[in-house]
Amino acid sequence: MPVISTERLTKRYPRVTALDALTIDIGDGVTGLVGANGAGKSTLLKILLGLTEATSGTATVLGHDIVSDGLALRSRVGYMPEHDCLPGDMSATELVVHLARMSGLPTSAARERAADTLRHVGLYEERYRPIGGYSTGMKQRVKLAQALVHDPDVVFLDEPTNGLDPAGRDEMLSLVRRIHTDFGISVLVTSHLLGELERICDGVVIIDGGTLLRSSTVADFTRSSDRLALEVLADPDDALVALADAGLEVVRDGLLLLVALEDDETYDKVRDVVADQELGLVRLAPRRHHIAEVFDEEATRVIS
Ligand SMILES: Nc1ncnc2c1ncn2[C@@H]1O[C@H](COP(=O)(O)OP(=O)(O)OP(=O)(O)O)[C@@H](O)[C@H]1O
Repeated sequence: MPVISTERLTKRYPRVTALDALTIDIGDGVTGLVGANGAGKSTLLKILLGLTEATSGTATVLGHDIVSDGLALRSRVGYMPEHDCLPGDMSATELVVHLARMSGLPTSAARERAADTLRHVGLYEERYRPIGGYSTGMKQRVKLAQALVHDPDVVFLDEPTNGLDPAGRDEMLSLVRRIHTDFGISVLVTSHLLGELERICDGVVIIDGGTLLRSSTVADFTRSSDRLALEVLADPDDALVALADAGLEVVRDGLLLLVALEDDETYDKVRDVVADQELGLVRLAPRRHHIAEVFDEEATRVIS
């Protein structure tokens, strides 16, 4: 059973269609929901949580219908909203304990879970200080902790790396990955940066203007465009001709030659050409595309 399933989900505002007949299935693991600002990512999360109503279409989360079964659904989901929404005069501990109790945990269990969760997200002594004095990174961690405190089966994280510096981003991304690897919780995480999600996601869903552009595993995304990077002592242009004559698809990228990797035989073919033509092998290694490059190529194809 998919963790999230939508069927022609549509949301129209008076001036804009935020989601346009979106049909997707999202499975277990960490899934990235990617799209430019305004693509409809936050709107999708809010509809799935029952915070805003869809204009038409249906959806389920963990098998619960978003309209008729909203209470049961929300008890199993954690949500980290995008924008700053934390009370500045409360401490992280007070807030997370309060929200744990609102989720139905008895006081002592709520205290224990809040302490564990805040430690897990990397807030220690600071957790007793008012949130108003926290850095952006610390506030993001509080938002993450409150999404996890009731031990949900799935969490929705809306732009968790927003406003963080590169080191803060890396730490947050590692934390997001560990939500699944350490606790088995499914994660749907949004970002407008495709590149940052490939490191931590099992699957990626790309939306644009409220419609689905592509949905696949990260491995499929990159495998389809694997290349071998070849460096030789000979002139790269001469090597390019020799490789092309042998029936290989090859392009030059500076000093490197990028050979399309059809199957394992491609390695043998390249080796034979390099040896026969005495090109002088310096390096031969797979060069896996980043999903951002794959996406750029697809966008170029669509436009051209
Ligand atoms: N309450 C609202 N009233 C009117 N239009 C809205 C409302 N909420 C969102 N929109 C519009 O719907 C579209 C999708 O917005 P949404 O916030 O879902 O995008 P997003 O992909 O999450 O982008 P961002 O990262 O900037 O939040 C945008 O054009 C936005 O202006």
